[in-house]
Amino acid sequence: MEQQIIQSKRLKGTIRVPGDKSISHRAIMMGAMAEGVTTVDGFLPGEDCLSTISCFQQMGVDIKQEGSRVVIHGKGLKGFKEPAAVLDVGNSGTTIRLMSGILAGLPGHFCIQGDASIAKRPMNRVMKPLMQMGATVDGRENGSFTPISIRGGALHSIDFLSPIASAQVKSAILLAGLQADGRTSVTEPERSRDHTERMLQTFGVDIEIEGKKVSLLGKQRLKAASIKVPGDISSAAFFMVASMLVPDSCITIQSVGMNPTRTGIIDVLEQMGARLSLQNQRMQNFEPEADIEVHAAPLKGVVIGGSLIPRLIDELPIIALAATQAEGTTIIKDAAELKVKETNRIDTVAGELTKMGANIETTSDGMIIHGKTPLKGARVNSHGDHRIGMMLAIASCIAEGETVIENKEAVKVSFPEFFESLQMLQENE
Ligand SMILES: O=C(O)C1=C[C@@H](OP(=O)(O)O)[C@@H](O)[C@H](O)C1
Ligand SMILES: C=C(OP(=O)(O)O)C(=O)O
Repeated sequence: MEQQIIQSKRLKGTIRVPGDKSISHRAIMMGAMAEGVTTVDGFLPGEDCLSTISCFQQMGVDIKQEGSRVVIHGKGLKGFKEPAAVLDVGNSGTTIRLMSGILAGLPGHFCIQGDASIAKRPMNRVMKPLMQMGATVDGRENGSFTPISIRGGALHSIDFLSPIASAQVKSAILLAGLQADGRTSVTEPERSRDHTERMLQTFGVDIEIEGKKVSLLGKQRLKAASIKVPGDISSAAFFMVASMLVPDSCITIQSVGMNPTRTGIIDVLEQMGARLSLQNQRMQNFEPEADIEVHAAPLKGVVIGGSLIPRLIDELPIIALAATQAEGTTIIKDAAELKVKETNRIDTVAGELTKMGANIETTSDGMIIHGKTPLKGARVNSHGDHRIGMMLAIASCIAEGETVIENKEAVKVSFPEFFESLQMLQENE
């Protein structure tokens, strides 16, 4: 399906973005592992999180979802049954990688697959440590790619030194570690998002965090919890940048998650010269949140790399768009992980924005963006990647003329009402 978008005069208004995707996945998984009734409010009913629900339902967990409210009747790890069919994770890397950590310790045989994008994404980063812990795993290219099959087993703890800063790898090992004998630890080169650690605490698990090392003792039980999910800063990022780029704009995004392992986008936009302020800062279930007000402002180029990268990895496509409108050069480096997301996001960002007039060089671990370049309407494509689709929609708001976005339905993965929200801000002109 296609979406036509014309240049915006200005954006104005107050909106909410849907629940955080990372936190929504974890709430379902931990609610399923816990004993008792877990309630989740503010859940993201996007395709990825719905895939997580359906996989756990297939394993016998009673989960009722209506919009953004979910009720999970957890029976602990003993409540899981061997599924009669393949578990389908759709487009969701978080589902397959985190769920594998749980399956690694369960009795039975589990087959997992997803869509064409998942089939290209590396799974060995998770499967190798899970095999080291005692699970039997197989898959295409020696367990590196889907379809993956896991035969869970009695697990033993490991001290894992992760070569990459990845919350999916860290979380998979911690969820397996919960079922293992002894203390499991994961040490990362840089800290990745810590929603698993925070939510495990909400479910009553003792977890130790010392710098870049996280550890927990196995055989701890999870107790049901009431979870309130904040808005997703990765979804808010599209409107933050839109409001910065479209002249005369001013928007407020309410109740956005402000976990410091996710707020790299705010640091970078401020460095670029953004006019933004945080209001009503508060805590919900170990997770901070706030309202964000953003005004249009002139921007300048920056260098983005190092420990900042895991704190804004999913926002790099929309940051790249902001950089096309900044004076000077922006360098994005240390971001080779972009190549193994839903698409190779170095190639898709550069390829699609170049069609609109941007000047972007790709590098082995990022991009060099030369600003400021006027954008013009063009026929562009999300390539089935939600973040590319939404970034292109914001690019269309500042491009002269009309833009047509092919494969617009990709946005449903993380932000089903994205186009309606954008239209609402434009209608307030
Ligand atoms: O744990 C998570 O919820 C996620 C971790 C990140 O992936 P990596 O762990 O591969 O860095 C991120 O890109 C993804 O959107 C969600
Ligand atoms: C990379 C992403 O998600 P996942 O890894 O869960 O597919 C994303 O949402 O940008």
